[in-house]
Amino acid sequence: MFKTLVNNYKFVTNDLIQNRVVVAGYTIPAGWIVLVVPSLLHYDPQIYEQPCEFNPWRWEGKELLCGSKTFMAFGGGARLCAGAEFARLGMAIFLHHLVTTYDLSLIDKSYIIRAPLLRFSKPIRITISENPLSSSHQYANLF
Ligand code: HEM
Repeated sequence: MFKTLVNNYKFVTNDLIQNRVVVAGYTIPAGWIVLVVPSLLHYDPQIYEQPCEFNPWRWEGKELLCGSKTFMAFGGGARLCAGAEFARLGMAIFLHHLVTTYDLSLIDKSYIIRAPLLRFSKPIRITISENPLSSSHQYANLF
């Protein structure tokens, strides 16, 4: 074990002298910024089946705990988001009211571009109308 560490140390030292470091076969030149892009992980079809499809049930029964290597929306490790549970609750309440109170429809199509962050080919425009069957709409009519 000690020998391995010493060998690795020498290996890294030699690479640093040459202004680079090699990690898992990837050469990272000195001065480069290394970023984690969690959205790429969440849109990896090897981890999530048809990742671009809206499918809230994909999360059912999954452990979305801190430190997971397949779910990093709230970061991980020592810098894990302190408001993760609060944010999840807020989003669940917001989304519930959004989709049960309103009808949303796309005005025109757009597709996802990964470069490497996610963005759309053109701005997303949607029409929002109140769903007449929603319970909040019925309550509104009482007053
Ligand atoms: C959808 C909503 C949110 C997302 C996606 C999110 C995401 C994240 C991520 C990825 C980090 C880690 C940053 C890093 O690695 O340096 C983080 C940290 C943090 N978040 Fe959030 N966050 C959200 C909402 C919130 C809310 C509502 C609060 C507070 C009420 C909050 C408080 C914090 C704090 C205090 C940290 C720093 C933790 C530390 O460094 O020890 N976040 N968040």
